[in-house]
Amino acid sequence: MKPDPNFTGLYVPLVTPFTDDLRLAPDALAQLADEALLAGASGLVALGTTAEAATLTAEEKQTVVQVCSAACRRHGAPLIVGVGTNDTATAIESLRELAARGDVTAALVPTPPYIRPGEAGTLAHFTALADHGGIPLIVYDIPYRTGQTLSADMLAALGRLPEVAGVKHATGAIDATTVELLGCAPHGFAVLGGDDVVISPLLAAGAHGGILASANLRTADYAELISLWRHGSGAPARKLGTELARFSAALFAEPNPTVIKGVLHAQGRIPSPAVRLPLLAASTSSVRRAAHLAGSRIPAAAAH
Ligand SMILES: O=C(O)C1=N[C@H](C(=O)O)C[C@H](O)C1
Repeated sequence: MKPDPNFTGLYVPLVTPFTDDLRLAPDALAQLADEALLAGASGLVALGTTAEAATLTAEEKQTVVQVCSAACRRHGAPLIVGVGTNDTATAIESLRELAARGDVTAALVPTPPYIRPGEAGTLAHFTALADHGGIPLIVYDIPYRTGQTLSADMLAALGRLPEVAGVKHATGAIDATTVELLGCAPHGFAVLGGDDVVISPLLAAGAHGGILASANLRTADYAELISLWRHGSGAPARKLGTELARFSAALFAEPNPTVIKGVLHAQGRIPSPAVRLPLLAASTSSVRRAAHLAGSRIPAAAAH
């Protein structure tokens, strides 16, 4: 039998800070990692969607994992690393490399994007990763990015695989599948919310925590929201949840993580709001609006 879910609380999928000329800014990343863990995050996620992982070179990915791992070690926190590929053999190779490092707690793995292998193919994919990857897995269920939906029965089947420690639930809805998933989650299987705007109702329904890009900002508030729901404090949780839903909506007004990077830059926490193509930097108006809700004042010159 699996232990109780190891993954509860807030996991922050960190942005990857760049310089204006789009070079990696590892010092800024180290600072963000420390700040997130000091502000109450349970752990970090490196190389998530929010990290623009698809645009990073192999060497840059190594540096990002190294920096996040060092921060997690300093704070005694778990590190989750994103592994996104639609080729099972390549995914196994990447997982084995992560496992060999010895400092990564789990891998966050989406259902194979673009291929749409069907549920049976998806189960076969994760069975192979569980058998040969050598590291705990968190299934990333995000059909609007991958094209593959998963039923509650399939999620339960995935959850019964010995290496599968949880799911990041980001289906864009809290629906019958969600209710079934939360009601029948296999023992030791964590359900972590990944749709920032609806994290509060998902926690109310019993989710164990969240992997939330929005928590690159107002980290302590998102950690508090999770803690309030997990301790049954419904009234203050609902109030904070409503406020944070408005904030997350402002952060997701343009493709993630463009607005988040704009606000972090406006706050002086990263050297540039720059993102790599095909993303384009967020508009001034979106950054201003989100920065206002983040509680930061932006000098006119900083938002562009
Ligand atoms: O990188 C992540 O992890 C997340 N990415 C999602 C997305 O960009 O779709 C949003 C979620 O908050 C976490």
